[in-house]
Amino acid sequence: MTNNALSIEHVRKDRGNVTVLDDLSLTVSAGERVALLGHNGAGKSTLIKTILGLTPLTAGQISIGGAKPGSTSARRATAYLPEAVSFHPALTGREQLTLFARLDGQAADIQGLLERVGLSDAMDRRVGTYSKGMRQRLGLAQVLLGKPKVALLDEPTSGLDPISRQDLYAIIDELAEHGTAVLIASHALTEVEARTDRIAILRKGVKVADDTLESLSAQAGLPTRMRIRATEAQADTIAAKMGGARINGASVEIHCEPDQKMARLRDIAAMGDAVVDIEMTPPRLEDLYRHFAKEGMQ
Ligand SMILES: Nc1ncnc2c1ncn2[C@@H]1O[C@H](COP(=O)(O)OP(=O)(O)OP(=O)(O)O)[C@@H](O)[C@H]1O
Repeated sequence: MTNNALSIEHVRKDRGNVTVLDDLSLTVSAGERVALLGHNGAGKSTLIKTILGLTPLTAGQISIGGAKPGSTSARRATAYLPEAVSFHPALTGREQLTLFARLDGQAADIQGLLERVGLSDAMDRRVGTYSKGMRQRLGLAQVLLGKPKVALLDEPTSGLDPISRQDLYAIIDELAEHGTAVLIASHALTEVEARTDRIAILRKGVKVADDTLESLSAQAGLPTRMRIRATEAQADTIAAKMGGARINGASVEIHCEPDQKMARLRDIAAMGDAVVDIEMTPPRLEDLYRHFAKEGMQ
């Protein structure tokens, strides 16, 4: 038995004679936050639609806590927050959420939920007057309401200000802490780098990466950037010795392979007072994304 709330196995989706998802397998465990990355048209939304049972699979299977997409129990177990969520403009936030709770047959602390998503002051205003960020917050309250096993979030922070983004991720973290498996389709690499447990990358419908940031970094073998700040008189000597380039006055930049890092650090330490400071920048998700999404599997 596995602990996978969401299990996607060898899924294929053809549209006409184009294969939009190709032999795609992906799992998300209870409490895990997985980022789904990929270029425009890579197949992220299609994958979400197949999980929701909105579009049939050509081959393969998907299980949501053991249930098939589109079945009553899968629908109960799944919450979806689209990129641009829309509600009835004439209802207030409180009315809208109360309506969802009734449709769901649930008794819920509507006020508490709306306060949790930062809509305390706006819950009795009509949704038609809400900003995009406020609508996203209401959408998230709806997700929380269902206590889902699986939450599918499509570009949840697009168009939100930095504080709203942080708030939204704090709520996503809470969802995961309570055992929801969270799949976040996104182009916001810096955000998902910090706020997810695992990264899956699609390229033309094929999964080309699926691992923790740390492991992807090791697999890609991309260099770490080291910036050495030298004394003015020693900068050229250090640049020559380390095979680096001089930048910004007395700084020298080198790129070193993962297995060379410690050796290079020892070389730098041996230069004594000629080195004033050192800054190391490991490969970022942006570099890894470029590596995997462009190259694909070798
Ligand atoms: N209803 C449809 N009919 C035909 N082709 C479609 C349909 N929906 C999507 N596609 C095609 O399927 C492929 C995958 O699209 P999809 O929307 O899943 O990509 P995406 O990764 O979500 O892109 P984006 O980041 O732009 O949202 C694209 O080539 C797209 O043109």
